Amino acid sequence: MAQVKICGLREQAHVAVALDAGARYLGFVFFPKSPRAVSAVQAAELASQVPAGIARVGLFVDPDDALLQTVLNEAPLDLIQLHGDESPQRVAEVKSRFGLPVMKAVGIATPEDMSALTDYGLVADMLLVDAKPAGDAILPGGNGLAFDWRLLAGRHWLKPWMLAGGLTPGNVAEAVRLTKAPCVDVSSGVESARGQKDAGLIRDFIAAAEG
Ligand SMILES: O=C(O)c1ccccc1NCC(=O)[C@H](O)[C@H](O)COP(=O)(O)O
Repeated sequence: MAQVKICGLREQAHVAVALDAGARYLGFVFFPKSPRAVSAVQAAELASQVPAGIARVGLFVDPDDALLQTVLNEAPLDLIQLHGDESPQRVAEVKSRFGLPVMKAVGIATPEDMSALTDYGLVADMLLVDAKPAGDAILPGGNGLAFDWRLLAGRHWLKPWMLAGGLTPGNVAEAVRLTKAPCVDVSSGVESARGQKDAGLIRDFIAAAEG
């Protein structure tokens, strides 16, 4: 049984469905190139119906301090997700400057990518282990792309972590079984079209992840 983060929410109805179905983390994307992007004001509205104990996650890609401050002034966030090329030093800086826990996304494609999990595990509060995007990808995440989950089998984790990348209602149970992930993150796998969340798929995914 794994906890669930639903990422890329843009509509109140889908926030309500995710909460009702048992999601523990809700992700809001602050990356203008994304079809899932929301403004700080939109995120504040979406976050307003989220009860205590459910983490509101702000997803940023190589944000500068001004963007982080602008969003945080408007929208109450519980966790900052850094999904770009932020260095370990930048992760530490964001943590101390904004006083919020930071989850760093690490892209995995081959065994050579695994060392980054150790490097970022030393500074981040949480890791999001995602598929490394193709070289020509417009988005650094949210591409519905999976990686070889066997790379994670038997790994000893020093920090809390989530599994992401190409998860769907149909494969999430197998992914959790292989990796022992305590938490799973999904965006494309609960969409009927790119950027369009689907209530039925959200419910199916959470039910499958919870086993
Ligand atoms: O979702 C986006 O549009 C996005 C844009 C920029 C950086 C990351 C983005 N999404 C990350 C995620 O939604 C998930 O954390 C993860 O990558 C899994 O996505 P998916 O494979 O689509 O389930």
